[in-house]
Amino acid sequence: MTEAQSPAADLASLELEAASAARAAAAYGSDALILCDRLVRVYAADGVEVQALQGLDLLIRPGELTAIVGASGSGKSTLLNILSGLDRPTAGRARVADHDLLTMKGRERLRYRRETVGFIWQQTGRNLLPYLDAQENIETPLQLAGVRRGERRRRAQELLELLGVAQCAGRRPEQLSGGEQQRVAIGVALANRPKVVLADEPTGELDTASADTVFQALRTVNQELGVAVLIVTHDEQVSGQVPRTVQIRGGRTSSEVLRTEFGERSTAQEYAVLDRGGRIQLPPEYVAALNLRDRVRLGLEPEQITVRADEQEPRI
Ligand SMILES: Nc1ncnc2c1ncn2[C@@H]1O[C@H](COP(=O)(O)OP(=O)(O)OP(=O)(O)O)[C@@H](O)[C@H]1O
Repeated sequence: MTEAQSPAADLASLELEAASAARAAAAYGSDALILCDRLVRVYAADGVEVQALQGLDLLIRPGELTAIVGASGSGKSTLLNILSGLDRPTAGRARVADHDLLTMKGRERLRYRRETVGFIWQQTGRNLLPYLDAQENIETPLQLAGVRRGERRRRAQELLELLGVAQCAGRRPEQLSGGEQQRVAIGVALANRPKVVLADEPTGELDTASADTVFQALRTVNQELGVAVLIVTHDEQVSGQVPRTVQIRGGRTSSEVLRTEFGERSTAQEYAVLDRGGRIQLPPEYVAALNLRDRVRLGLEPEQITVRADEQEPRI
């Protein structure tokens, strides 16, 4: 028989637990550049609710190059729109470089979008102003940030050079190929030295060769400028060449692939993501292979946890 604790002792132990939970929450991702903690985004359209993000956890360190993959409708663009400051989460925590994306308002949001993040859309026509040439397009965000003319010019030329499109400086978007437009768009995104560049299917409208030059440009930017790059992509050529690929399923991060080397000596290891509530998502093919449903039996063994079908459950 256990001895009943006094109410005061109960309260003290509850307070200790609460304090330790608060410390753990504060410590989670404290060294990350991007933190998403149980992020939720619910859209309400015509009285119907769509839960686009359902408690998504994600940490990105400064200078990481990461691909985000997932089926259509899994929540990738929703996540990127939130991280870019265009959209607001419904609940949870989202922080990028000390900016709280839930509470951030007016001026801070504008400064955040101008200086902390750079964004590249899939549609080449959406990234550049059609009546300005490549150089002027890159100078525009610098001008908005109040940078002087000489410095604007120097910065734009330096970026055009780095991205391999110096010869395009005086051409307007319609005089550039799709791949060149996207590389100039990377220049626009980088103009104000952001900490992170977000790219939503940046190679989606391009042929394989142009897609490769755009991806290589993003890689150069990541390596030479140390800026974190997050690319949403369906392109396996891209996701197969980054150190980290995060898979989103049903509005949550479900698995990750980490690669240590590239090319012929490439090694890749796939991991399931264990969220902060101890949940993992089983891959649908595993669930189908064992015909798992409703309830499963878990077993703890010295070095592994097993998941078995519930044999007592009558199957129809
Ligand atoms: N503005 C909106 N209003 C209502 N529902 C929306 C809105 N935007 C997205 N959704 C819904 O939210 C879910 C996630 O959409 P999201 O665009 O983030 O997916 P995705 O993974 O980027 O898909 P895709 O690969 O097709 O671009 C989908 O069910 C989508 O229909």
